[in-house]
Amino acid sequence: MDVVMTIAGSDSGGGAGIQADIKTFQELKVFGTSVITALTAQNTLGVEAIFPTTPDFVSQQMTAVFNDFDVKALKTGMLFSDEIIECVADKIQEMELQIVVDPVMIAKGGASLLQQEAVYALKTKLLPIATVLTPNIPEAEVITGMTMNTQSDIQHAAESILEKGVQCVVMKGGHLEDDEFATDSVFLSNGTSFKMSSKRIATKHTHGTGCTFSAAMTAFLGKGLSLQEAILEAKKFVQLAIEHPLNLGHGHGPTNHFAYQNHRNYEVMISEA
Ligand SMILES: Nc1ncnc2c1ncn2[C@@H]1O[C@H](COP(=O)(O)OP(=O)(O)OP(=O)(O)O)[C@@H](O)[C@H]1O
Ligand SMILES: Cc1ncc(CO)c(N)n1
Repeated sequence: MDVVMTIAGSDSGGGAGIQADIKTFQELKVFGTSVITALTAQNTLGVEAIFPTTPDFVSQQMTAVFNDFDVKALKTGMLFSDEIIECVADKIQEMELQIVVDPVMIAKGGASLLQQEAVYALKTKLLPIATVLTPNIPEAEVITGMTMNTQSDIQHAAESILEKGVQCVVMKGGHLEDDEFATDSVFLSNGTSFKMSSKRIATKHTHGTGCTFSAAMTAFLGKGLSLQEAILEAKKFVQLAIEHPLNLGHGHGPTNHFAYQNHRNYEVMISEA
């Protein structure tokens, strides 16, 4: 059984963060381990409180898992502070691991999940060792300092991120104004690029879509899929999870992690970036 890890925040509402990651790992039949950076009191309506753990305790959790398991791939989600980012980066930089960095910054309701001063540590410590970075457009704008309106802006921002040492950038288009498709743009450091599109679902149940997408990518990398296969299969996983909602909660409800096993066949469209 392949072992993977998530380093992220807990979502008491169960739709995002550690909970979304573990549910995704379970559905994809990899063994999930977890390192918790912060607890959030959260539901589908928003984040009510944040209780961070300490960098030392994050480090202790990582040591405990690494001393016992052969972790093949890991993802990072909510990292909250620069001290936590530095301690995570120090610990994993010498390891042979596939690293998916989801640069979580702001929850859908507007709560900040990453302190502003931590962006520098994210760029200088974590990006150089990341296999894949999965920013949404607002996150990519914060990381690059660029404004992104057009596909050419997306390409320039991706190039500037690749220069920081990441092997692949997946620019998520969930926030773009396109009624028909949800299109993500993928750029690899070897020069390959493509767009992947799926039918945009008109729904308010999109809590944790980004977490679920990066967790699925991590699971597929852990199972040994190539980078491109893992990215495409993760897009399929999140599409099915959005397309078959559970209709839970009174706000932005969670996605359906069971959908991939129940309705496997979704064809992601690929085109030139
Ligand atoms: N309404 C939708 N229909 C289909 N796919 C969607 C929809 N919204 C987002 N996606 C897809 O879901 C994935 C996650 O993207 P999104 O932009 O929602 O991430 P995010 O903003 O980081 O999410 P989070 O709320 O977890 O922070 C991407 O592949 C995106 O294209
Ligand atoms: C703990 C946590 N991580 C990530 C997100 C982003 O979806 C969230 N809302 N909560």
